Amino acid sequence: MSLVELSAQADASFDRIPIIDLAQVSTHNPDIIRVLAKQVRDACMNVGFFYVKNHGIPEGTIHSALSASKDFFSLPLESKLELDMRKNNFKGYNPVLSSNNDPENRGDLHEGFEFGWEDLVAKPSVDEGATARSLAANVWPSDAPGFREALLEYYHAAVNLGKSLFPLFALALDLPADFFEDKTKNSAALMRVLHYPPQTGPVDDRVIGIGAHTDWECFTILWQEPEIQALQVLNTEKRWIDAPPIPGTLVVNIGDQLSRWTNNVFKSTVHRAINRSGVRRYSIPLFFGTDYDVRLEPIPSCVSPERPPKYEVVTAGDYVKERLKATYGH
Ligand SMILES: O=C(O)CCC(=O)C(=O)O
Ligand SMILES: [Fe+2]
Repeated sequence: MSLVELSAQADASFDRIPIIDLAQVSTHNPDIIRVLAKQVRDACMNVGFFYVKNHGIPEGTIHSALSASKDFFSLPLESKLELDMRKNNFKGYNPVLSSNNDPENRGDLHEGFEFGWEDLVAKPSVDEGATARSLAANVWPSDAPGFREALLEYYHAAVNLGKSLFPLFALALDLPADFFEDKTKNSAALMRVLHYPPQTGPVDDRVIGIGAHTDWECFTILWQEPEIQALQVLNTEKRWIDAPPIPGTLVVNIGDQLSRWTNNVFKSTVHRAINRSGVRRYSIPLFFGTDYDVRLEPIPSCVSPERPPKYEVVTAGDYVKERLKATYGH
């Protein structure tokens, strides 16, 4: 059956998010890879979200990134504001309520820190490649020792995981396994660490942790703090389905670049987070995009006379810049 036919039968009224085991993702056994790609295809067509287990990011790397993030967020507001991302082309710190992911809402109840590709050993100031890869060079706090190293270590581990997923996405779309290789040479991956203060008492529905939105890149790899339910995913029946943290897993979700590329065969599903746990919550998304000069033209197998292209063709970079301005520029 063609992808368009399969997609016409897709059912996104899911009430749970599938778990995919990546233990064998590097195998050369084509049968195993085919099974994995089929699981990825089903998840991307019907849900747009899946968990991955045996993902390869060491617990120690996660723990160091979390503890460095906690230290950073506990700095005084004035010192965090020295790195205000609105003054640095969207790299650095964003305070509570400075972003608004859902235009119907009044702001997101989280603070965050954002950065892009950077070599762990190179000095940021001389790494011109970093600017070419993304929007602006990274900025780092001077008063949070070990923060840059801990976050970059996690970043590179998550980018490696992301690179191992691209062949599965390609095979799931009946494309050669290396289809995305020449489109992801510069690792246009942006990472954020997020801190959601607890939201107690009466909740204004228009101010939540992160308002309903879709992600903008190809896919997101999300670590969420254990034992705190906050993330929810919207199904086609307009029901919010909980995506609780599951020990040993990460969440992967499709973003707009991949849904545009696949003419919506892969779903970029709306999600939000509300922290009503009574305690602080931290999460770490890594948004894996394609190189910014790549044009998001629909893949031919995702287009048919009955399913004409749904989106205007734009470059990946223009799309992300547009969405950054809309989210932080209010
Ligand atoms: O914190 C979370 O669980 C979700 C974060 C998210 O959706 C995002 O940053 O795009
Ligand atoms: Fe998101």
